[in-house]
Amino acid sequence: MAVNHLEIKNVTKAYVNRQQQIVALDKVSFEIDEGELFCILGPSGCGKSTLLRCIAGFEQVTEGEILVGGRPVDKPGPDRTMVFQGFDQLLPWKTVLENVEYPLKVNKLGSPTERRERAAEFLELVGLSEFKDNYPHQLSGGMKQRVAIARALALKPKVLLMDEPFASLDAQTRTVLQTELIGIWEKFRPTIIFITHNIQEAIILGSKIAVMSKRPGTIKKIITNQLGRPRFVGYPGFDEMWQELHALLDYNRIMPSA
Ligand SMILES: Nc1ncnc2c1ncn2[C@@H]1O[C@H](COP(=O)(O)OP(=O)(O)OP(=O)(O)O)[C@@H](O)[C@H]1O
Repeated sequence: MAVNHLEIKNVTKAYVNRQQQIVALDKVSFEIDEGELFCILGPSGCGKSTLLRCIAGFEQVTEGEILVGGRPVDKPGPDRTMVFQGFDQLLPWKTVLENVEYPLKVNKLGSPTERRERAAEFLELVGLSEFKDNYPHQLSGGMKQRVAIARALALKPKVLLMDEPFASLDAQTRTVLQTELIGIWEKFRPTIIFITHNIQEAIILGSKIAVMSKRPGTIKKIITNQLGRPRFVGYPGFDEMWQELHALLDYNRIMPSA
């Protein structure tokens, strides 16, 4: 069994709110190979974030189980790190370098010198070495997301969980960060689960793309993306894949005005 292999087995997640039960995920089963860049597409409210939070261990599944490298997930751990959509995920009172260093310290990884060196190394990876002494409020949205990515990667997780991390960025910055993420993935081959609403983003990034149904979320189909890299809109086969994913998402029926 590969150490980064992820198994989602028959996972159901129901929330109970004021005696009303909301089934967010319904018997979801799939596997992700080590080193996959696995994108998940699905309509709003279908349970994508819930699935990611269950994998992160922030939520307990109602039924089924999640295994990372054969070990059941029952709580958060440094083997699964998360990058969120919002720009406010950094600690505002800590510098950029301290933000990347902080989870290493909390998880007691290495000596203070080793932690500082590792944080600096990952800041360099995302091109922010010269901003190491800045505070989050002095950074652009794209720079904040780069720090969040460096911070998540510095823990050298088995699985990097990314919940629409580029959704709040302008189109140009989003394209730049997509390219940087692919570069990091090609260099280190971490297992990444990347949630997006954006079909184009899923095709550009994903080595596999899973499409979820509307709530209660199930996996409708998993597509292996064999388009070459770098891939872009207009790349041979891009449009056909876009059409297939669009049809699977059934956006016309879910959101008539979209
Ligand atoms: N803590 C919670 N308590 C109760 N219901 C919740 C909770 N979190 C999510 N839900 C419900 O579970 C369902 C799935 O939510 P989730 O956030 O996972 O969807 P999503 O696919 O990530 O949505 P979006 O794409 O809009 O972010 C929704 O109906 C939501 O209202």
